[in-house]
Amino acid sequence: MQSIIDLDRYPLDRPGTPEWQALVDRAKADLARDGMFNLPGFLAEVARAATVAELAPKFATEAFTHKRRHNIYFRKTVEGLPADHPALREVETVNHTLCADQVGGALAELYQWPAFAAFLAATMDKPALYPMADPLASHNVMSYGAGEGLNWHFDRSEFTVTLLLQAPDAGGSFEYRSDLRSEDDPNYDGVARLLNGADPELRRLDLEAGTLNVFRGKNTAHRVTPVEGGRNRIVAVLTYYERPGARFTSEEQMGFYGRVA
Ligand SMILES: O=C(O)CCC(=O)C(=O)O
Ligand SMILES: [Fe+2]
Repeated sequence: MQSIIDLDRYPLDRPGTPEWQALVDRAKADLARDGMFNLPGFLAEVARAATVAELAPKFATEAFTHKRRHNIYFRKTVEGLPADHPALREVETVNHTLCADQVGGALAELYQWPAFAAFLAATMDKPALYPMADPLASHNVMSYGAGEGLNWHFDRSEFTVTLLLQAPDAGGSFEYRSDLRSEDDPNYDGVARLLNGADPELRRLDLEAGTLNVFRGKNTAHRVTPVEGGRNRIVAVLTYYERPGARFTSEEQMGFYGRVA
């Protein structure tokens, strides 16, 4: 793992040691304050560059172009909401996605490394986290070219873990609105306000390549703004759940990846 992660700076291989605990405590404090934490330089530079190079031909030939109009829920209908409710306003997403069964290499190794899941679980005060059993959704790599972005949505999982593999020249910012809804309150009016561009609590983050970002995506609305310039924004998304065996439905697989597996 030393060749994949900067273990000197981020001692994930030494659980329970004071330096490991200090890192967990810092991540927890950031999560409590900001709904996210960032570990810059997490991915070793050699592994980062090699991963981008390995994936380039796959993006050129076998990636799924995820292009669709959708609402923030990625669902056709929402029970109790009329089809013309402003919370269901549609937005457009375009990016290029490689699924778990196409990725391999350092990212697959990191995804399956038990010490990584154990570290993440500790930062979230959970007894354990497990990789998904979904051959497509468990980890993805997405590439966004000029004019492309991932529009407003809530995630399926409580937390989302991303690793930025390549930063764009400009644009491609991560914008988010923390705690826009809760388990008890869908806050449709607040969702409508955000979609109308009128939410003052919107925040923006521009990450450096190699940064690990963990955020509460289930109730935090977020998007990636359109990339500008010639260099693609490339990001790995690693998804864990509190129970083993998690899978997307066939309909979700079709919508996000254009195939079922
Ligand atoms: O590309 C990113 O930084 C965010 C990705 C994301 O929100 C997702 O995959 O659900
Ligand atoms: Fe997301």
